[in-house]
Amino acid sequence: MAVLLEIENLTVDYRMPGGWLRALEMEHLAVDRGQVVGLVGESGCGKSSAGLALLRLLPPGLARVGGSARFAGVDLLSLPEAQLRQIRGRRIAMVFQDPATALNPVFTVGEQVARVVRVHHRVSWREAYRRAQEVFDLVGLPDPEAMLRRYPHQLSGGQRQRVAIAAAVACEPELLIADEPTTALDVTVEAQVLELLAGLQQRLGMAMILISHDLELVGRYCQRVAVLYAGRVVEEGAAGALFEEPLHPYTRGLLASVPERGRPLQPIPGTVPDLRQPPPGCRFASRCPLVQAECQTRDPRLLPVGGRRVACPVVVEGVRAGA
Ligand SMILES: Nc1ncnc2c1ncn2[C@@H]1O[C@H](COP(=O)(O)OP(=O)(O)OP(=O)(O)O)[C@@H](O)[C@H]1O
Repeated sequence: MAVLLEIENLTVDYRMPGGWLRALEMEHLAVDRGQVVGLVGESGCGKSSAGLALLRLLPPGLARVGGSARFAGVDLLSLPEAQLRQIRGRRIAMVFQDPATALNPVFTVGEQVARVVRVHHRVSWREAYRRAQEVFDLVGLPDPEAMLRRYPHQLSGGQRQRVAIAAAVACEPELLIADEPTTALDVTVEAQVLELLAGLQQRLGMAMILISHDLELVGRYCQRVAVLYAGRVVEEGAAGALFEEPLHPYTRGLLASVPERGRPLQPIPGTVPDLRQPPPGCRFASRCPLVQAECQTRDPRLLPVGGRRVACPVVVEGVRAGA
């Protein structure tokens, strides 16, 4: 399948008193056309930073982004702002965690979606409203025509997220970045919104990066998964194989900590290292059941093994020796 997005050495640093904090260091990640890729990890591991960096939505004075992210052949990170604006919202769109903050309270939702359409297409307001109504219907909002005239506060949380999704898909993007799209919603609405996203993804043939801390959810909707730990990808590969036989000790720990029926939760002992002072070797070393002396000093790179990439030489050597 054709590669749509290829990230290489993506770094995100935030300005802190006395220096910069490196929140993300993503060696490599590729997304094929029409593919759903999950970015998964605990809170603070850099998932949102990755999504925001791709669309250059981080404030320039407070955040610094490095590396490259080639989208359909052009590097999003070095593209002039005017050209990036042609891509952002039209060819790549993003859905955020909290629909309440994504929508402007003083405009009707119809106007907000119509405005998105008009930014990218030379159409009349009438035509843009017609498109807004069409996408409201597509995202399953009741009475789309009347919905156009509503304000965000007149909608439920789930309806607001549907409006945000409508705005994101109005221009039929090739890539949708969904950053914890259901975290702010109740569980019953969560399932509906995810089904909606999955349905739209298939119907529109768009690729999707689904950012989530919820492994179960990522396993259900994604074809590939990248597991992040303390700002780095520790394992990346096809979702089925990765969930069936996780290789990196962190992925194993994460999966073991997901409670199954009748099995108690097994938390991973220890805590994530402080990114202001990351340890010199592997960032998972202090919590790792397989730790060896070299792990404390050797910074692990992602190594290919069995169709996957894993940032743990101990595991990789073991798998290769057993193969
Ligand atoms: N504006 C900022 N200034 C300084 N540090 C920041 C800033 N934004 C994020 N960070 C730090 O960068 C790291 C990664 O944050 P990020 O929000 O990308 O993680 P996340 O995995 O998306 O977390 P969550 O699931 O809680 O949103 C965290 O350690 C966070 O404290």
